[in-house]
Amino acid sequence: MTCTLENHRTELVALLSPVFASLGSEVLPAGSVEASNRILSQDLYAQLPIPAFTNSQMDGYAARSADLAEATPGSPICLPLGFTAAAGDPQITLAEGTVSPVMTGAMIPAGADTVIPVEESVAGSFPDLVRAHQGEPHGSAEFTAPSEPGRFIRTAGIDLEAGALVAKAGTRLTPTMIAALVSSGLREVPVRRALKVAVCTTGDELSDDQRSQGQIPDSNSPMLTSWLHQYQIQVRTLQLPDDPARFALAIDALQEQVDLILTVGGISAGAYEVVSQALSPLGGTFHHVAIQPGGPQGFAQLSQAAVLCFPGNPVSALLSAELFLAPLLRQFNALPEPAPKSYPLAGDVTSPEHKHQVRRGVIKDGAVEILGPGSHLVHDLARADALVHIPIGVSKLSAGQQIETWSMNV
Ligand SMILES: Nc1nc2c(c(=O)[nH]1)N[C@H]1C(S)=C(S)[C@@H](COP(=O)(O)OP(=O)(O)OC[C@H]3O[C@@H](n4cnc5c(N)ncnc54)[C@H](O)[C@@H]3O)O[C@H]1N2
Ligand code: MOO
Repeated sequence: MTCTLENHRTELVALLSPVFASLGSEVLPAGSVEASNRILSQDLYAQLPIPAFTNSQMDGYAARSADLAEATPGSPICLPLGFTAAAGDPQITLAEGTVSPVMTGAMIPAGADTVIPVEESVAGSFPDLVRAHQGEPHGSAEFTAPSEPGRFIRTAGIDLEAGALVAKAGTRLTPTMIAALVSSGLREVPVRRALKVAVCTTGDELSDDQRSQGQIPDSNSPMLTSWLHQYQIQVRTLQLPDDPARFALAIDALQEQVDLILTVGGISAGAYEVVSQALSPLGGTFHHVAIQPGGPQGFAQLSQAAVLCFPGNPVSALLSAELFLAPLLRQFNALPEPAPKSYPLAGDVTSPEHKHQVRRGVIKDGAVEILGPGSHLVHDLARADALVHIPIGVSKLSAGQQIETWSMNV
């Protein structure tokens, strides 16, 4: 039975939505690499304000603005130095009639309400300084202008108050969001559990012994593993021979360990179609989707895991992932749908009228050059920049015609 791209997508949404919905959550250290790009499973509230305390925006002098109100170039004001406040020091107190050298990020001394950058002092740079408990402060600094209250002072909580919402459930932990969570005092983050996927490549031709006759390297397994890693998926791989009984046993064992089994190859019209032969008796659906490449497709719902079956040709396997899995993974990972860019076609292109064709293209000199349609052209796939969709009903596109292109997501 032939089905359309849209029908097959609908079937896979029905298959995979419950898988995503039942993942549950886990807790990770907020600053860990593992937390990167994961999805929050709960609303999170700040334990600390941001900034955590009122601090200096500049290396300079913390002062009382009233002490410098009369300063002018013709009549500078000279004040003795108090203790120095460095970043990391506990708060000091500004003694009456003094200024305290203060470094960027240091706590504003109690009693100070303004900061004068060191460059604005008459000397322009700091003399020898003394931090609290390091001796008696000495020296002075001279100023030729007033400094208004609040100047170069970063108030505690101005960015986010303690107790305020930092991020809602469903937020993706981007590098910047991780910084906000950590700054707000959160050390651990509850995130949706990562999807566990087993990639099972099939075929007696797959071998590491690349010089043996009839044998080829298994390129689908590393390609799909790398592709799945973009979405923070935990991947394990398995290479299975064309033996339906062994395949069925392996799948049965795997379904207890992963959420989704992704098989590649073994689903078209040959005599040794291990995947369809093993999964059809278990209720698997195998049909031809009106797309090219990627026509043969299948899926099955086993008792403990869903199975998604992609065709074996490398371009077909990758485009199956892009067409059927990527939209669901983007939705799960709170990622935006990619927007197309329009380019003129560099040459004429033909397409089978009754299929939705997905062609690979290279953007060159402001136009898109369409590469060959073969689903075995794995090097062309690697050098392609763009995907071009040619819908059912269109059999020819002409050179110069504007066409939408989607950036390759790999
Ligand atoms: N009589 C028909 N023959 C074929 C049809 C058809 O409708 N009628 N469909 C063709 C299309 S379209 C595709 S796509 C392929 C899909 O076949 P399978 O999914 O059964 O995949 P295989 O036969 O196992 O492999 C196809 C091709 O890809 C190579 N391959 C497989 N796995 C890997 C891997 N892990 N790494 C690299 N290359 C791999 C394999 O050696 C074959 O060359 O069927 C067409 N035939
Ligand atoms: O449609 Mo197959 O996926 O061309 O090679």
